[in-house]
Amino acid sequence: MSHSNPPSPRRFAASGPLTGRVAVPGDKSISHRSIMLGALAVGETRVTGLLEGEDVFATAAAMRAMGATIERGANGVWSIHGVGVGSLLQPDRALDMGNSGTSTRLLMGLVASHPIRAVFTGDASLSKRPMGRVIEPLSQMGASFEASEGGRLPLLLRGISPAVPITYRLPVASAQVKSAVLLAGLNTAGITTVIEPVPTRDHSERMLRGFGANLEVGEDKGARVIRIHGEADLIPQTITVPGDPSSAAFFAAAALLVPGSDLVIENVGLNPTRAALFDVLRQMGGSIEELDRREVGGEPVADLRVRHSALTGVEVDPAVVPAMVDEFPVLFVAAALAQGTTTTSGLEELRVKESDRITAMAEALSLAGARVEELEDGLVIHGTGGDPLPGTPESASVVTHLDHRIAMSMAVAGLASERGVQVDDTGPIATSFPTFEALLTRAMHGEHA
Ligand SMILES: O=C(O)C1=C[C@@H](OP(=O)(O)O)[C@@H](O)[C@H](O)C1
Ligand SMILES: C=C(OP(=O)(O)O)C(=O)O
Repeated sequence: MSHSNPPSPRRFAASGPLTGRVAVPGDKSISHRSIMLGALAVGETRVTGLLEGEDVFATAAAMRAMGATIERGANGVWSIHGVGVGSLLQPDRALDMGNSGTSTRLLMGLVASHPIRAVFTGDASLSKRPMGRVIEPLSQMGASFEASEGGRLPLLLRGISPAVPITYRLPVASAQVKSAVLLAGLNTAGITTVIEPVPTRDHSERMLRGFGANLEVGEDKGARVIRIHGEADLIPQTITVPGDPSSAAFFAAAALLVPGSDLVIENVGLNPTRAALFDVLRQMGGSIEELDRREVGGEPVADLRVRHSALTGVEVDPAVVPAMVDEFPVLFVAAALAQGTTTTSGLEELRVKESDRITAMAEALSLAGARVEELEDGLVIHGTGGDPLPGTPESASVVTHLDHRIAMSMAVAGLASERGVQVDDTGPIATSFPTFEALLTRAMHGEHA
């Protein structure tokens, strides 16, 4: 995994318009959940379009260690044979979660309501991230934890069966915390309820239902109320994973920023709990056209035709943050080339991702010559009005802090710069988008997917 490899530095530089067609890999959130739920369903689940990235492989390795059989067919279709809800096996070694917060938090939910113990470890980035947010509700359900200082990895989790069904109101807008509690509820007799004051991505709800779980979504005083009836069997599924909007985001931004670009990004998932970036970019004046809107695997999907556009700064409504939480780094890049000022707020959660994405992007963009002010909960960016950024100086590189989204965002900045942008390590890109650099080369040559 990237954390054990030597760094791979690279200079990303302008090289003409992005044209033709690219197809981004499968959605990371849906890929994790396909493996986890498939590993709990007795019988064969087949998954087409699975994201073959390091984060998803960490989930697959952990589910194998707990008894599932997970194989890639020669045709690229993944086959999963699950053990059944309640039948996860005791893993005989630590579960290495690599760089992946989603794997860690969702799997903690699964283990919590099984009578097994598991040690969770991760790379330097993941070991800094807060796990108290899942330890708290899972402890209420009866699981116990020995965590490193501040509720961090490495940690030992002792699951319990039967676990206690709880009603839990999310204190932070987090799909990972919501999903951890719902997954723990899957093997808990009775009804486990999650109250979500601010809606977050709803893939767990959609997919649990798709696998036959008894799950209801209601509303109470403006909050979403999700109730899962535990101890039900899951039914194996055939799943097609749509393309990841969080990966498409880099190509959309690049095509908007690089003069002459006219690029089609195929098969982009547009679940409304995920797709706010494209709305914000349109609000800024970006030409992003949806072609052939359709449904793939129960999710809305379209091909996006993106053309170079003059962008104008906006004040981003903090209400949209959960629906584009991973897309702010690349939005900051777009804002750095817009006309006027872009203001963002309500971004506290960005400080506890793979890196502190507010500070990391403020430093990276400043190094590339952008005008950025850092606030506690966001950035204020004064754009160039469409002129390229100067780029990073000869002797300095952007520090990615083991964060794939910082690396890819600053790669995009490099395409829209005079001198190019030197990125200290492209290795982390493989966690979510291993084909990023190859697709970029393809788009720069105007090839077709
Ligand atoms: O549930 C998921 O698949 C994810 C939820 C989000 O994290 P939070 O729940 O911490 O906001 C997001 O940042 C992450 O990339 C994937
Ligand atoms: C935050 C992210 O992922 P995770 O929490 O799974 O590490 C991300 O992919 O941007």
